[in-house]
Amino acid sequence: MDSRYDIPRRAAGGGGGSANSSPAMGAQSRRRKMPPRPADFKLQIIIIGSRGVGKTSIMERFTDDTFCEACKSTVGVDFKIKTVELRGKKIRLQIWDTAGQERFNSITSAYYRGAKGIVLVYDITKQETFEDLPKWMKMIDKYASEEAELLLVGNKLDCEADRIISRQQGERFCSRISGMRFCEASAKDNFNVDEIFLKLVDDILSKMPLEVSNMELSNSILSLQPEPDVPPELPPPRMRCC
Ligand SMILES: Nc1nc2c(ncn2[C@@H]2O[C@H](COP(=O)(O)OP(=O)(O)OP(=O)(O)O)[C@@H](O)[C@H]2O)c(=O)[nH]1
Repeated sequence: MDSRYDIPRRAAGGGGGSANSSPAMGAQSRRRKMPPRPADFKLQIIIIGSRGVGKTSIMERFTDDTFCEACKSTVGVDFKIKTVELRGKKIRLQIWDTAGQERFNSITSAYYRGAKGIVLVYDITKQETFEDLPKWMKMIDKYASEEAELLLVGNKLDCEADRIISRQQGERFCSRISGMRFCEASAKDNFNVDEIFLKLVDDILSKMPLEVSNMELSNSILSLQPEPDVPPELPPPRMRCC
């Protein structure tokens, strides 16, 4: 884990003594009963890209730290919630994972509008997923807010031996789109996955009229927290097919 991330740990029990007899432990158990601080912001992020590029895998790596070798294709849309802390602000991310198959475009396009951040993914080992990028850009132009932050991700970096799309090709495509960022990642190896979301959120925050907007990311502490089971605001059924 990158040193910029500060994962809150349970307080160490050390020093012996019973929980009842220690004033310090008493304070800790009182703290545990306090309700969690509500989020300062709620942001929606959507993940798009062609079939099989690893959209679901990127989302699940980020939200649950899991990876599925034989995932089923997403039907329509799916979502996960995760709360992150960035620059002292608590941000509740609603992450929408969309189906890559074209036949679902009429469903998935409805989710572009509310997204403050868009992650467009291709597979570095599959030429066609890179060639599809202009098609996805047209979807963004048509359905997304002009204010949405864009991030292009070349996924499956662990498959370097099978690479077809060079990093330079990805960077070149990205440089033609105003404001779009680029990175390569591996959901399988958990490489650059947290960075995708945190950098996107940071870019979104930096455009908000907040006191946080003037702070430097490099000087901030980023922390990730597992999200408790809170029902999301827009709950579509999770549907998967073979
Ligand atoms: N080697 C490798 N395989 C990956 C990676 N990410 C995803 N995969 C695999 O690629 C396949 C497709 O992954 P998904 O996450 O389902 O892809 P998707 O983009 O959500 O696919 P659709 O739902 O069909 O649009 C699965 O077999 C994953 O295990 C990665 O970083 N490296």
